[in-house]
Amino acid sequence: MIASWFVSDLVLERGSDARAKHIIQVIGPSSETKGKGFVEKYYPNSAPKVYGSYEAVYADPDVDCVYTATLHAFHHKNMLDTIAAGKNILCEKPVSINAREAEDMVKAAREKGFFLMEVLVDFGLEVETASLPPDSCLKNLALGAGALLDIGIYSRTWSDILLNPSATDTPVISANTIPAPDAPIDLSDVIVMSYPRQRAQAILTCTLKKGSVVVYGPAASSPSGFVVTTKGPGKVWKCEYERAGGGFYYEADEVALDLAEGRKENGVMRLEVSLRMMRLMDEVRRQGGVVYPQGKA
Ligand SMILES: NC(=O)C1=CN([C@@H]2O[C@H](COP(=O)(O)OP(=O)(O)OC[C@H]3O[C@@H](n4cnc5c(N)ncnc54)[C@H](OP(=O)(O)O)[C@@H]3O)[C@@H](O)[C@H]2O)C=CC1
Ligand SMILES: O=C1OC[C@@H](O)[C@H](O)[C@H]1O
Repeated sequence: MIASWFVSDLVLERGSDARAKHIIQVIGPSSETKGKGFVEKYYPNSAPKVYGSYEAVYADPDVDCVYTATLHAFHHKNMLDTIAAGKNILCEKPVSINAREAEDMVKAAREKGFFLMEVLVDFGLEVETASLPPDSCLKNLALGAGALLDIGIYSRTWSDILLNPSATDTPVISANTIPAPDAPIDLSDVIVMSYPRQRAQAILTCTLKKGSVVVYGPAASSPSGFVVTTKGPGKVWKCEYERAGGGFYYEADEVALDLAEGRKENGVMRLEVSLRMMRLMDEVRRQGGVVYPQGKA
């Protein structure tokens, strides 16, 4: 799903404010038929090379950077294979299932000198788990299902970047998890992240069932408006504006500029941020009692 939105955004006609031009050299899902169908639907009138395996993408000398949008249960293997093959990576959130996997990936990228960045662009989705089949990636534990990894990562990451920009403080976390009635996953989490030194706290919620927005629009990365509300009657400010696309080009721009300037990490979405988030989410799940198969070894 998300890969199609990413590609649609990259091929948008953009104005003079575009900071980079992106070329989709190859498309490489798990089968060539799937790849051809994808190009026909989302990248028509173009002729990228289409492969029928991830390995073929990694091996292509024309590829500078691999965008990976497999389910997060597969990111660990996919990233390690990509790095071993000598490619840079832009990876969909969450970077992995847990901090141990994220540490492996960051270690491999750093040791081999490749760029790795996790991407967070949020599109809302309301899910009723009862209506999903047991093998759905939003319900199946082995596929990394659960509210925290699916949607909770956004508010967690944004508030940590905002309240702890130098990433020097480890927040004190207290969390509460409501399990889904029909699957061993977290349906809803409420998390308080306290930064005692900063005297700041973020109170965050995530749920597969319902959510609330303050910034609104087609995507958090390209909001069409926002409402600012402060305490007291009548203290509401509303602002609306227009912008093309879903904002995916911002992540691609970052990668292109970083690569062009020889950086191995992005300055905002640092690998340390991805690692911190995986560790924080491990702790939240430890408190909430959700254990993925990858965490049992
Ligand atoms: N940034 C954002 O806003 C969003 C990010 N995401 C993240 O992106 C990732 C992909 O999400 P989404 O696009 O919804 O996922 P999809 O369900 O569309 O699956 C993506 C790809 O993962 C592979 N895959 C799916 N199911 C299986 C399976 N059972 N076994 C092996 N491979 C499988 C397939 O790859 P192939 O085609 O090669 O066979 C599939 O095309 C997730 O990690 C998710 O958290 C998701 C939505 C929004
Ligand atoms: O990352 C995501 O963002 C929005 C949700 O709708 C989606 O399920 C999730 O994977």
